Amino acid sequence: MTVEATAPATETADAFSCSKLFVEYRTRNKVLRVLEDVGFSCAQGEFLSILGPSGTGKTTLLRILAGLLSPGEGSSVRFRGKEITGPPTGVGIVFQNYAASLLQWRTVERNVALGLEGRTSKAERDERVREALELVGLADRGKDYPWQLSGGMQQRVQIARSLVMRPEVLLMDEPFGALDAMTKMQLQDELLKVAEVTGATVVFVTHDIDEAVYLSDRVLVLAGRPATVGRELRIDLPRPRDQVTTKELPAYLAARHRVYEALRAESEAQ
Ligand SMILES: Nc1ncnc2c1ncn2[C@@H]1O[C@H](COP(=O)(O)OP(=O)(O)OP(=O)(O)O)[C@@H](O)[C@H]1O
Repeated sequence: MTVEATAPATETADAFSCSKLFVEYRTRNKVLRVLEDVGFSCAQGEFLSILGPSGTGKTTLLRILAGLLSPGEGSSVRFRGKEITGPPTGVGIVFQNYAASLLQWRTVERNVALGLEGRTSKAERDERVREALELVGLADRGKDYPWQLSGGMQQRVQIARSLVMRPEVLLMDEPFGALDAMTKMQLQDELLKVAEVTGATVVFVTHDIDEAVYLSDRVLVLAGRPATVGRELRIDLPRPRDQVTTKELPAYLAARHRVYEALRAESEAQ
């Protein structure tokens, strides 16, 4: 693995750390090893993106971090220092397919409240739902149904549904992949704002080099079959970021270039 930058300036405890991670899928007549000897850590409060060609195992890695899938024996995957044995508390997940993950017969408010039902008083639930909808810019759409909203708004509802649980970590699997360019940029900025306000750690899977550079503190490039972490690139760009001025910075263009080259080199090496 090539590491192209120094360690973070400030020492923070890791949200996640993996070593010797491998994953196999077993079907009736074969075993497919998808990830091999994956090792990395993600600091608390860090925005970490995972890039890699289609089918390399990005979603698989996210599912491992979410505790939804078990790694191979001998792998180590830790959340805040503890081995993951099931979905850890404090970890929220956002998928690309927002329409399928929202309950169309429930209002936006009641979709967002879902994870809190039976856990808090109604007053606290209402307050947290209001707060989450405000964070994603949907304070005035709580009484609508998902089918009355645009794609971007529905994806915001899914994000609010995670935020209402006040997660320490958001695991996001190509959450903006299906959105048009303008909506995508808006949601990227909202996500950066949310991460800043809540201090959440974000692990973000994407195919989009610009998106990874714009959002992240660090980018991991997964490559190979089975895949491993081929490159790790630190993105040293000032925050808060801005869709126009950040993308005009020579440092942004240089980072974009490095990520592109890393992806190309890793793809060619396969
Ligand atoms: N449940 C499963 N059973 C068997 N094989 C699977 C399963 N889930 C994924 N795979 C295989 O594992 C490999 C990695 O899949 P994964 O979805 O993790 O890749 P990805 O990098 O997220 O892909 P994409 O970028 O296209 O979404 C693929 O070859 C896929 O077919």
